[in-house]
Amino acid sequence: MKVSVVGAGLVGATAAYAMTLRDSCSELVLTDKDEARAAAEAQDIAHASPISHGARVSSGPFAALEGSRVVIVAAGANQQVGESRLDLLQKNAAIFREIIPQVTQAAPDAVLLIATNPVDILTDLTVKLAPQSAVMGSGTVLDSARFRHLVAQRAGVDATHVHGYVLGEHGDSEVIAWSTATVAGLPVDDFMKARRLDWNAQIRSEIERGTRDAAAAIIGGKRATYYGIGAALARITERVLGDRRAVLTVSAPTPEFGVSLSLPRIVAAGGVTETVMPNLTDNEKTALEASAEVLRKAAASL
Ligand SMILES: NC(=O)C1=CN([C@@H]2O[C@H](COP(=O)(O)OP(=O)(O)OC[C@H]3O[C@@H](n4cnc5c(N)ncnc54)[C@H](O)[C@@H]3O)[C@@H](O)[C@H]2O)C=CC1
Ligand SMILES: CC(=O)C(=O)O
Repeated sequence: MKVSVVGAGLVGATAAYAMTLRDSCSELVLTDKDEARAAAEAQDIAHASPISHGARVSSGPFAALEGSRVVIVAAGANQQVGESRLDLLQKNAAIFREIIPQVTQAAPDAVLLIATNPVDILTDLTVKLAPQSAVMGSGTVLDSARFRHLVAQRAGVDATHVHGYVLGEHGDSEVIAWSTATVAGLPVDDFMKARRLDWNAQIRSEIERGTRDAAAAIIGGKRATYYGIGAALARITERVLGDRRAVLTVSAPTPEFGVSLSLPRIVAAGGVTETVMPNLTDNEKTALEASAEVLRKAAASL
């Protein structure tokens, strides 16, 4: 149950820390072009292992990835204030062209889990660079969690009892699919009405904005996001390691849209096995197609 993380920056190290606390795997390797940073993060995280019954943690070069069941890729530039995820495309694509061949040489059987932004386009690029590998991006797993959190606050229930998906791009064109959202098994509107809670178009818009603009708001306050994505990466990885057939909105190549984007996918030992297309409203279908178009245009610029 070995997992490796390429890019031991804020996202990579936080994912490794989350996996250590959650006892997600038995061995964890961090690699980074900044070897000193990877070594220091591995040492720091290793000190949590005896307390949390977590993995053996170490750092090393790409060769140390050998035998990994999952390799998380979180290497590359993050957004500065005012930048979009798509603004990172050219520089992070150059990094991927350098690192993905080294990952697949060292760990040819690993499932590759991409976190670096823009995650959908880099998932597509990784599929091209590693045609033999199972590849998925963290996609909108994080956005769906943000959405559930905001609905749960309004509903006054634990967020684990709120379900609902954010689809399409992990980015500004993402689609908040209200038609998939339930609280305690009831459509959100019905739940709010039955409980006589404040609920109207303005509150729904605030939730949409809060979901879509969460990254920008956090980056404005502390320069980067990493706890939410760290937990999301740990969870996706566990679902692969445990062959759990979990339904998660990871990003994967989607022939009908001609690009990688997020839809509910069944995630098991071999990566994505199936896509579960929700019954969307006409407006949601139009928004999803528009989101795919944004991604197709960006992919074409590579
Ligand atoms: N998918 C998602 O939901 C999220 C994605 N991200 C993305 O994750 C990526 C990483 O963000 P942070 O960890 O905050 O950045 P960071 O700057 O803290 O870490 C990036 C790391 O990548 C390493 N790196 C760069 N080039 C490399 C190479 N050629 N080989 C090995 N390592 C290399 C750097 O040395 C650095 O340690 C960014 O693209 C960011 O936008 C961030 C949050 C959420
Ligand atoms: C940075 C980023 O992609 C996020 O927090 O959603």
